Amino acid sequence: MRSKASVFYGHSAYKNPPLCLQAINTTRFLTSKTKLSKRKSKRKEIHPRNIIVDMEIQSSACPIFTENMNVEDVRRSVTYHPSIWGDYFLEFASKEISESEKAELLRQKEEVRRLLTTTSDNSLLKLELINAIQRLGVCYHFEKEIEVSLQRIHEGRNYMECNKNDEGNVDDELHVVALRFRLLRQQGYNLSTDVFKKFMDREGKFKESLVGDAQGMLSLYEAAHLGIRGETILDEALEFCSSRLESMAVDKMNKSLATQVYEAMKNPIRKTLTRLGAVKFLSVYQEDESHDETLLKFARLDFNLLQKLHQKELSDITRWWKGLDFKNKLPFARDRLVECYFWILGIYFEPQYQLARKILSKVILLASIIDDIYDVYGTLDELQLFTDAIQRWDICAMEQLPSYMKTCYKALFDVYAEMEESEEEGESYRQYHAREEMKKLVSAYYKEAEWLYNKHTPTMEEYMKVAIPSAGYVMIAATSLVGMGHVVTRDDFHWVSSEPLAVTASSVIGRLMDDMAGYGFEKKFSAVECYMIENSASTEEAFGVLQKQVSNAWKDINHECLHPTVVSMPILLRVLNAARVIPLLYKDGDGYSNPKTEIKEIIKSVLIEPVLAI
Ligand SMILES: CC(C)=CCC/C(C)=C/CC/C(C)=C/COP(=O)(O)OP(=O)(O)O
Repeated sequence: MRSKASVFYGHSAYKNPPLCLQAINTTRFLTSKTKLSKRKSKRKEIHPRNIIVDMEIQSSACPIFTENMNVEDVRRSVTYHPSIWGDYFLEFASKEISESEKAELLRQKEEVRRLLTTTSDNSLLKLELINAIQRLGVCYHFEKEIEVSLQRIHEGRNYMECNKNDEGNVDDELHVVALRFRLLRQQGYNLSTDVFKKFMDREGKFKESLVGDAQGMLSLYEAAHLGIRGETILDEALEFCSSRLESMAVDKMNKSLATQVYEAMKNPIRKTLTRLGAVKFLSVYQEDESHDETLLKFARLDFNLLQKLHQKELSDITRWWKGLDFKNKLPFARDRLVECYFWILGIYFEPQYQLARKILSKVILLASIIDDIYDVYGTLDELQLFTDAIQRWDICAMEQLPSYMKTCYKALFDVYAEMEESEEEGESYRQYHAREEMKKLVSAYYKEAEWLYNKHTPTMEEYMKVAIPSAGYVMIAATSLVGMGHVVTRDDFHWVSSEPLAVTASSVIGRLMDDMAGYGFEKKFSAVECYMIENSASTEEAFGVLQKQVSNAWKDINHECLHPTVVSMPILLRVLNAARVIPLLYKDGDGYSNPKTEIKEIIKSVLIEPVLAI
């Protein structure tokens, strides 16, 4: 039997808390906290957190304090493993896309455009083509054409009536209905879920006969991830398709379909990064006998040329990062340059967002350092000074800081100055809003540190009020807009600052999945402990409730992406894409702090290995 939690989450991730964690219960947590508090009371400066993030990490036990100890003695030593990439990307400094490569790309692009515009909108072929273009990660070249086609498809009353197969109208096929539903929902059309009723029996259950149609169930499974709150048909669809597809013997499907099912269970399209999805889909597509060779070649070339651009950008950021010398100046902090860049690549990968990527990569890198200052190294007194200095946002405020903080403060100050320089005239509001959100993030970090020092156990409501801004996703949503050019308006910044549902929902996904991934490893307050303590609940119950909240947050994002939207789609896409990074990094533990896992292979496939023809 599937646990309730897994039904809500939709697939295998988080079915249950990791086995090793199931034994940890509230009583044990309270005991360890009490012990910590006793140690803490010996000296005010002791940091109450003792973080274990990797088997390799040596985390010193809290020391016994004596009268003669100074602040340096009481800092806890937490050692994150060094960067697994080192200076590797520096070697791409001179990589450029050649003129002939650009010309070839343009030539192939025109061929694909011709294909797209000459294929009838009134056909399954068109749906499949749009789907392939999107999944291969090249739809940014044909946004207008796809928009026009989908609008026609949405308006088409006698949809595909001319497309009969031996059994009748193809519009009666689950695959077609589900694919059409997903493509239109992705575009913002609020289709009714009633289109699926014909596949249900009188009791409102999906017909068991659908089990013979693996392709149809896979399409329904993908469509169901576009659901909003209250759409029980889609909840039912997700549950039905997940369980049936998972248990279907692989030999009942052809190889390509079996691979797609396996991938879909791990990474449903709605929750997957475009570039990673493209790598995976390229291999599926080229093995599909009905693939279009022109599109395949174009997608391969586009992927590889974009990869070159990303390598060059990463090389430039590596040079900047090396210049800061944080590895030596702030050795306690995580050195996760490549992971941060990869994170931002999930938010935007398109060439026109080069400046935006550069700005946001630098900001998130510094946010990561600041997070470690608050969580690992700083004493409460120092954190107070840093928080004040950030609120003042004045280079003179740096003077009052300990030297390790000065380094970070100066770097942050410089990045925002660079941001300001990149703005066009009359756009200074951009940097201003980004800065204000960074101030709020730092205040939230401070509040969390204060709770720990004061041994305050927040209620869930109190915790989430601080933990949502401390997730960093409001700051990221605002900062992501800074370098995006003219698609962004002043109103878009006001929108982000007004705590809109989409941004809050992506923060909830980030915060709760991060908390669940860290539970049992990070000895700090998290939503898991807050929930357990407040409700005298077990770990499993807490995970179930939090997973349900994550699932609802996805539905809220889906809802906010439906027409009429409050802000334009390019803005909403940043928020949706930021949410998509989270399951990848956090569904199987903390892949950001410990990227020596599948994450390393994923980064390699997106940033290092070109895609080759088989
Ligand atoms: C997870 C998430 C939504 C991150 C938002 C984006 C952000 C600011 C990324 C910078 C790196 C970072 C602080 C990762 C989380 O670390 P952590 O797990 O130590 O964060 P915590 O101290 O807030 O739990």
